[in-house]
Amino acid sequence: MFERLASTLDEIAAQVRPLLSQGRVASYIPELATVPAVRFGMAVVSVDGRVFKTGDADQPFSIQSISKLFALLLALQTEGDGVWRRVGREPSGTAFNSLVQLESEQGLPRNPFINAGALAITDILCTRFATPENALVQQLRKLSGNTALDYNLRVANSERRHSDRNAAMAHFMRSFGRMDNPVDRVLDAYCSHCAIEMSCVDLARAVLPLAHHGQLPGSEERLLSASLAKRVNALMLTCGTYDAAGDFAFRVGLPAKSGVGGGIVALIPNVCGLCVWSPGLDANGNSLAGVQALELFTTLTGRSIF
Ligand SMILES: NC(=O)CC[C@H](N)C(=O)O
Repeated sequence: MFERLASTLDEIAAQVRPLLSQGRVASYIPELATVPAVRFGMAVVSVDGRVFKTGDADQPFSIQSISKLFALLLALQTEGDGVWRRVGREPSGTAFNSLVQLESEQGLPRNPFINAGALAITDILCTRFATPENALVQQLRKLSGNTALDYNLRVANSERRHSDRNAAMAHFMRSFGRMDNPVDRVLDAYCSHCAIEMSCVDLARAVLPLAHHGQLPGSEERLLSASLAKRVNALMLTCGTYDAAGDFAFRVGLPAKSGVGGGIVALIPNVCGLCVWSPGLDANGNSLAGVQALELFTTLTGRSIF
């Protein structure tokens, strides 16, 4: 697969070009609406550290809900199986910011990759860390090797000023006794996590431990157990692209996590991490060209988890 990968990525970039103007850039967070839709980048990092990329693969973008994946990893590291007392492990079948299930399920979010679930995970991090925003940034600097990455304060403030829906979810969970910290504190941390900026290359590298049985490639260090890495991958497959997870598994066939900044991070166990970025979104809030690029990737390389 790697011999022809550079030209395969260029071919994918050329094929998705007509789609770049068709998606809609997220505008409910005003700062995100300023990003031009016609950007496209894709990167693949092999477990032995080789980097393949095309287009805007080195351009940092707002990781948004991709932060939910790394927040979960941090919570699992500190809290272990206690995490599953706070969030479920089932696909929601609803939009990422939906409130409807929370009432019938007594404030217990379906999974850690929808907003309600990420707020519960952020609550855990607020208990465990004095500054969870710094803890997550540090973790991502280490995993990506990019020691300069940070969250964008303008984006964080922009989302925080428009976080009524997330605030409603957090208050609702708190009313069921499922939020230990003040809602404002949890929202501050959550919005900062979403506003972290990374490139496709950074993210493809940061996800490598999940493709490597929980271990940081090229070192003896373990991020999480092999069993947990396998389980997080399963959650990415079933819940990582919200209400489109079934269609995504059908079309792409890889564990993945998307964000409304237009990024999608994915991996092939034992082989590589990969990431695609294009800000124009489809109706489910996933990158329109990004999903198509990943579908082309698994089709052209003949590699998926199936
Ligand atoms: N799907 C997403 O990327 C959503 C993240 C966004 N920060 C929100 O809370 O709405």
